[in-house]
Amino acid sequence: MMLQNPSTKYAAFPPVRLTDRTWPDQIISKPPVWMSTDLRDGNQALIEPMSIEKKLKFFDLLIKTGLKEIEVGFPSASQTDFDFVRRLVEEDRIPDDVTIIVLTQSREELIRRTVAAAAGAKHAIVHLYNSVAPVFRKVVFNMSREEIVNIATTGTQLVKELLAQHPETDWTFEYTPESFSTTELDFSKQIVDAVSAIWQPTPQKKMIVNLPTTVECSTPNVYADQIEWMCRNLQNRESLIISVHPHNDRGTAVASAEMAVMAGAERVEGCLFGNGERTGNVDLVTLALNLYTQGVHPGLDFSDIDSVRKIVEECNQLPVHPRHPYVGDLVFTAFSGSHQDAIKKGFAKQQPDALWEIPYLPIDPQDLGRSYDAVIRVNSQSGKGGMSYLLEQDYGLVLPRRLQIEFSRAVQVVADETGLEITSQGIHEIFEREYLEQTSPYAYVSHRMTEDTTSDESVQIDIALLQRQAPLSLHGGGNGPIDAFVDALGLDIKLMDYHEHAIGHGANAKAACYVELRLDNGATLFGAAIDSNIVTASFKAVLSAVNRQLKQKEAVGVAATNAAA
Ligand SMILES: CC(=O)SCCNC(=O)CCNC(=O)[C@H](O)C(C)(C)COP(=O)(O)OP(=O)(O)OC[C@H]1O[C@@H](n2cnc3c(N)ncnc32)[C@H](O)[C@@H]1OP(=O)(O)O
Ligand SMILES: CC(C)C(=O)C(=O)O
Ligand SMILES: [Mg+2]
Repeated sequence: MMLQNPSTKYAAFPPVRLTDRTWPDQIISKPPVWMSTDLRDGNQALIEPMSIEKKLKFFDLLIKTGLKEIEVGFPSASQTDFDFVRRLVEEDRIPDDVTIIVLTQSREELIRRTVAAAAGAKHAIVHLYNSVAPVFRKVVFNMSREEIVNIATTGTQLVKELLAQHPETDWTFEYTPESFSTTELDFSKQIVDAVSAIWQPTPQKKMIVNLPTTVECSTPNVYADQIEWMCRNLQNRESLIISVHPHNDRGTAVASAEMAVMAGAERVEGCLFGNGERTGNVDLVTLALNLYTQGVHPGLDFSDIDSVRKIVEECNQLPVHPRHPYVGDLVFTAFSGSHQDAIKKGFAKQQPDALWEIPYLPIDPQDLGRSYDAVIRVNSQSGKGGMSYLLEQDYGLVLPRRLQIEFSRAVQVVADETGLEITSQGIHEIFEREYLEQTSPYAYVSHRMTEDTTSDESVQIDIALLQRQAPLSLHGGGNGPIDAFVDALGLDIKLMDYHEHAIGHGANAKAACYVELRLDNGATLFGAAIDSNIVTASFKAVLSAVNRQLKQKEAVGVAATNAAA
């Protein structure tokens, strides 16, 4: 049960007293070095860790995506992890420009096995860690600060000696004071300086100092302050690469990573789509594409993001959420009317070579290999913009604005009745039912027109219709075909508006015609029709409107009779 007063159980995380911080004014103008830990931190958090085959598949995907630093495992953890690293090395599967990373606790046997796993690779990083936060010192290790420093320095010394025995590999050393973000800054500095004093990095051969939010316990600005403080205070800073490794316990891993980069971090460790311990590691895809949408190429390629997702889901046996940034099934979809309206207007105004300016879409889905097919989907939350967008995209029907308003009511009725999404095909079927198939009581059969430019009624017309299946011949005249047709019908209606456009090209092109008629009761109503002949289409559209009006009258009549009864 939740406590009435949580302060009896939980304490707020203390802020860093860094009053002259500079990171808030920084802009990220180049990508950090990306390090994928999918095969290590991601793998150690799976219900079933990956088999060697899955790891190979994932590794190849990471290479294809453009990752240059890949943490391939914790070789001392299991035979699978050890064998996997050996296969990468012995089968020459690591491209020359890619560096593998192997993680180890600071314990002698584990370090020896780790170095043995990676030896022979062209470029490799041995990654040593030990936890340094007060809670770990007290609960897990029961050790003083000095003893904790000793774990790190002893391990570093051993790594140094072992690596010297394998000069065929270009080694780099990475040290992580695990749980950095919940550790006193002076102690983090003390232990990193002690490790660095043993390793002796130089500006030419730097050491990686990885500062994680092993468990995210504060707002990202506090983490950024911590990173800026470390960047300012560590000894021999120019010989260090500052790396960050955010987890997502508070849901702010992406912000933590971005602010940390603003604060001076040069390298980011994370996983694709945010897999990893508990709530996951920071999502490298989101970070990369956040940069991309600022006009900075991240150096990673997600041009076919769906196939990346497919492989990751298969290897991790975990689904990616439909709302996951940039990749979820629903992230480029608008159901709600005002969003659809804005997107539709955005697409209409977007110029091919101009800056991307489509409301509600921070990125062009096509850049990620996604189509515009699902950008607009219709349900009871939708408006006229969405349904008319789908009719236009999928059926080439460009409805005039007032018809959109009228038609959207018909769609809304169906959406409300069913409570379901209505597909593009479903919307078209409603349009057919509501307008194109309105052929009763009057159905068009044929017409014959003559023109006499010397007369006021320059167009004379004979029309053949079916009235409730019975043939009907009529004659009329007017100053244009529609005028003459309306005259022949002899009804109290007035043509208010008329739109037409072609559907398709060449010999198969058809004409779509929309007419708005003022009826004898003063109301207006649309009719619509499609025909290979533009004039015929307009006559059919008039009949569509007339038939709809008569049906509505009939319906009102039936309702009145029922009410009277
Ligand atoms: C934040 C992170 O993600 S860190 C990475 C975590 N990943 C993993 O643990 C996955 C792989 N790990 C494993 O398979 C196993 O833990 C192994 C094989 C490495 C080691 O297993 P075990 O020997 O059974 O030890 P275990 O993992 O339980 O470690 C506990 C012991 O190591 C000590 N220890 C833990 N971390 C470290 C470290 N980084 N450096 C030195 N000692 C450590 C603990 O104090 C404890 O010591 P104790 O037994 O004297 O109390
Ligand atoms: C071992 C380190 C890098 C880690 O995974 C963490 O602190 O979360
Ligand atoms: Mg981690």
